[in-house]
Amino acid sequence: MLILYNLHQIVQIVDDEEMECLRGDAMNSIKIIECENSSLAIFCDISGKIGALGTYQELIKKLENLYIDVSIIKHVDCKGGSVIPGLVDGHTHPVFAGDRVHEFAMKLAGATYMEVQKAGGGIHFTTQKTREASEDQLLKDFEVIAKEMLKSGTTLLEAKSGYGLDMETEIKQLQVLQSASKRLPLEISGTFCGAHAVPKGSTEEAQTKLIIETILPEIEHMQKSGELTVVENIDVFCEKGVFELESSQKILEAGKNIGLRANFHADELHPLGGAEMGAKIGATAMSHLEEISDEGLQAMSKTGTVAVLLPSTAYILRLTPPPARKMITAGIPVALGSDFNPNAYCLSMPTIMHLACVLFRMSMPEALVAATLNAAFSLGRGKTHGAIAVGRVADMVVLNTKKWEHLIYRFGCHHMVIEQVIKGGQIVFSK
Ligand SMILES: N=CN[C@@H](CCC(=O)O)C(=O)O
Ligand SMILES: [Zn+2]
Repeated sequence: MLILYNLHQIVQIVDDEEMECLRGDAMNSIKIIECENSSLAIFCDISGKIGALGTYQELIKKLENLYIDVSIIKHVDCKGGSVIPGLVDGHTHPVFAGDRVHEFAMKLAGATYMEVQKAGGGIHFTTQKTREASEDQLLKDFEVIAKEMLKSGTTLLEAKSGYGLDMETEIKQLQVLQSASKRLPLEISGTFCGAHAVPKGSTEEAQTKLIIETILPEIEHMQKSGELTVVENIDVFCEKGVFELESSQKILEAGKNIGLRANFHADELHPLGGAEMGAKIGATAMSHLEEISDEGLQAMSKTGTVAVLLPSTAYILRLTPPPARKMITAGIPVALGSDFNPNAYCLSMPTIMHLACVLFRMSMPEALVAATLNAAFSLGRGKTHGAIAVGRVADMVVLNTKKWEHLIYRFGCHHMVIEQVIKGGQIVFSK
């Protein structure tokens, strides 16, 4: 049990357990409680959920009425700061070996993402390194990243495989996520992304067949036996010259048939019609969408599929920004992800929110909703995570500023602002 006290602002986002995402204008009217004498407090109960919030005095009365001995509860003095929900990163590729710093130089010199990949670099380079690495080494490397993510305020993470492309290495990556989710306080929603690229020496058809007939059945078997409970989503890099619409749809549907949520890369580099196809098959979420068509926008707004936008990638690859404003106006739930991977080496969701504001013209409240409640919704957790409300999981980030907006405003300086990170009612980072 834990009590946060001396809070100036509690940024709840929403104040109930029912609202699972915010759309349109509602993304700008987030619920914030403020108190001039900074006497606000939050109680995290024994099950790691938000038990109560309000002024400290109100809280104490409530707890005494429940015969809870307040003196034995750990108190955290927030010194007049603010608190926001734990950040949710809706899209990452965090399990890999090696780096691609040399490719950054090539891209700065003018090479495009697909040119690097066609020359054997990009995902192929990382796949080779990841195949060669041991599971232990991958786990050690991922733990370093995961700890940095927690320090940056991320408490729930979508994390993909996709640098194995063969059965052995894909399962190895998923097992790393499985072990990490047991060892670390970072909550992980794992994604099988065996269709991240067509492996060297194979074809789109052969890789599609391998995924549907061999790897997915193995994942299903390991899920049923309890060995791979971390896998919740299926992903495909649905892109011209990689996995076209037909194979992408087949793979996503096969994943859905074993209970995975379709959550995939769509319309990043070409307007392929991925958004239309995803809406048609009932995808939960689609990422990137820089090249989405107006028809795709309409289709997504009808089905309520989440658009997971990735500002660091658009920035690094100098892509046309996705039409975030049109998406919000059309009522599409917009979420954010860091897309942390060897091409876009940024894991800080505060930085991602800043980029979303400047590059995609989102407001600060919209960016925060996208990096909390709406990202949680894209991972099937819209009713339990992503907001500070009684009954929800107590995932929170304590800031040392009266106004929460400092976390976005101070570009690249989130470490100056974040004091504590709380996951399930436990302090998992303290400055
Ligand atoms: N576009 C496909 N996949 C990743 C990049 C992965 C990589 O380049 O290693 C993305 O979302 O940006
Ligand atoms: Zn990605």
